[in-house]
Amino acid sequence: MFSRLSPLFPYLRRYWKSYVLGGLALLIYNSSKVIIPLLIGGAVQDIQGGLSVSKVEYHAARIVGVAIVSGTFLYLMRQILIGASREIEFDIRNDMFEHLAKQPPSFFQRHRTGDIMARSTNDLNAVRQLLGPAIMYSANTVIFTAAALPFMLRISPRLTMYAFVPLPIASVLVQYFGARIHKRFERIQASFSDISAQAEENFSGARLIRAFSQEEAEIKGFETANLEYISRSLMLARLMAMLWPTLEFVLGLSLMITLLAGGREVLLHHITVPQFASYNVFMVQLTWPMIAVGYVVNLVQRGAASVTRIHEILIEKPEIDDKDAKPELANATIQGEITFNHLDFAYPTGPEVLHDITLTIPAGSSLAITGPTGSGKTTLVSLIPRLSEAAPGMVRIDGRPIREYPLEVLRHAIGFVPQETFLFSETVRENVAFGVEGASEESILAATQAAHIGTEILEFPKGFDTVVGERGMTLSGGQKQRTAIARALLREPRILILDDALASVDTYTEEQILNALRDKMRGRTAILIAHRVSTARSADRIAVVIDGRIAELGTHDELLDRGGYYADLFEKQSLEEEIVNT
Ligand SMILES: Nc1ncnc2c1ncn2[C@@H]1O[C@H](COP(=O)(O)OP(=O)(O)OP(=O)(O)O)[C@@H](O)[C@H]1O
Repeated sequence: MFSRLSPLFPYLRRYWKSYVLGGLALLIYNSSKVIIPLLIGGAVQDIQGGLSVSKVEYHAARIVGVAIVSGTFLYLMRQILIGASREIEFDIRNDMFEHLAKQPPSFFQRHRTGDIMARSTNDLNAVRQLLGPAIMYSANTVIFTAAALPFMLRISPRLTMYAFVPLPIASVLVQYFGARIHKRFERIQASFSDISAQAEENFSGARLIRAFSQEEAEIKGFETANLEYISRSLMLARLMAMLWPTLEFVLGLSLMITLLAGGREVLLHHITVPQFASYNVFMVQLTWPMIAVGYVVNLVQRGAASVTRIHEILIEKPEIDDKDAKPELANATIQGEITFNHLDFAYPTGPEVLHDITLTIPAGSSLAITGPTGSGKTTLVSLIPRLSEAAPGMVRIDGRPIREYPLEVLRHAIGFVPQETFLFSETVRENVAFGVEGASEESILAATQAAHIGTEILEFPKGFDTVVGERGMTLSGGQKQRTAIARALLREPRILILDDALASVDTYTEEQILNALRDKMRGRTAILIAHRVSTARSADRIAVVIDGRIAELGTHDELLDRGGYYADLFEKQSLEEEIVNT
């Protein structure tokens, strides 16, 4: 168990002062609490000698006084210890987010978003309860029992022996239930991850589900997953429902023994009535700390299950990191020459996708990449910003293996427009200025004009302040693509990569954008993946990728002369254009 909790130790170390301070408050709280039964015993003794209002007032005032001290330190104890657990929760949440933000795209293909969300909410909460209430209640139980026991033994060792007989049974029960709670809780959390993921995918894919009229099927599917979650939760609830009464029964047994055996001790004059009164108050005070043992076991088992689930995410090393980066390149200026050197590439989950690709794209030149769908075009360009990782030395920039550049430097030099455009639920301005701190209004406007979207944005009801995405206006596919191009251009990248980024715009707009790009990208390297010859022909050279190999490479005219895939594509698309125009 201890080793399972070890990922929490660094956090506990960080907040040791709070735990020491909280522990001090806990000590004072329990020390004052332990005085109350003694005061009650004293009061009973005093009153036995004759009852008077002043005596009652005196003893009541003493008990209330101690209760106030005990209450104050109870407040401080909770405030400090629960506060520390909240601070650690804050730190773990930040660490998780930072860790997730550094993971490559492949990580998010392996883990469903809903699962990650469940781990960052439900599991984190279980861990917090382990670090706060569980530590607090268990320390309370230990300290109070340790403080009360000497007094109880002094009153009557025999009575204490009888009263404590049922307690080992409680501990065995707690052990027994604890192991089962742990297993069931793990299964519940896994099931919760499932339904979170299912809900998340349903909301994201809402349009598709409506279009395919799959609402009923999805609702049924969700109901099944939800049913599974509830039935697992009910199994845990049944266990818990058995744990509490069983514990209470054992404690009740102990109280009953105290009354019976204590009464007998009084009758036999082994203990006095005031001592008997004190003893009973001790036993009543012990009830909650003893019950808390069951509660704590439950929290610890849940927390341990959740620590493991969170740790699984935290130990995933980002596959793509800066371990081969050369410090002298921390401020390097990238010129933009890209070389693929006998590049082979396979995704971890599949066969080889790219085979023996050797190609140099000189700095300041443009290359169009075309070829059948699924031939490896996106894969090839995603190796440049290291979204996927090629073997060492197979991809170079300015003659140096890309791994030698710190990721920050490399990616800063690249403007990337992926095939699937993603806009944040923010204003258009924030979307365009993403990743460029302090971008001026003029530069934002210029980038949007170059991407041929500026005028359209100005016509939106709130212009650049229009919120897009989930919380605002829905942009058309072409508008989204052009906003994404503006975002890439604003970075003034040394290398611009457009992955089929003009597919959703008409040929007229395409021409306008290409003209603007030619201007903006003078002296910079540009790679355009395109299925349309009208896009490809604007580049200095064109590469045709078929089945993961470069099948053709040359200028537009050279490839036409060659009479291969590109010439064929040109012929077909020219024919289509003619038909459309007639
Ligand atoms: N993350 C991934 N994991 C495993 N295989 C992948 C992954 N991404 C792509 N592939 C596979 O790699 C091959 C090349 O895909 P890629 O997306 O590079 O093709 P493409 O030429 O860009 O296609 P398109 O023109 O349709 O965009 C395909 O067989 C695809 O199934």
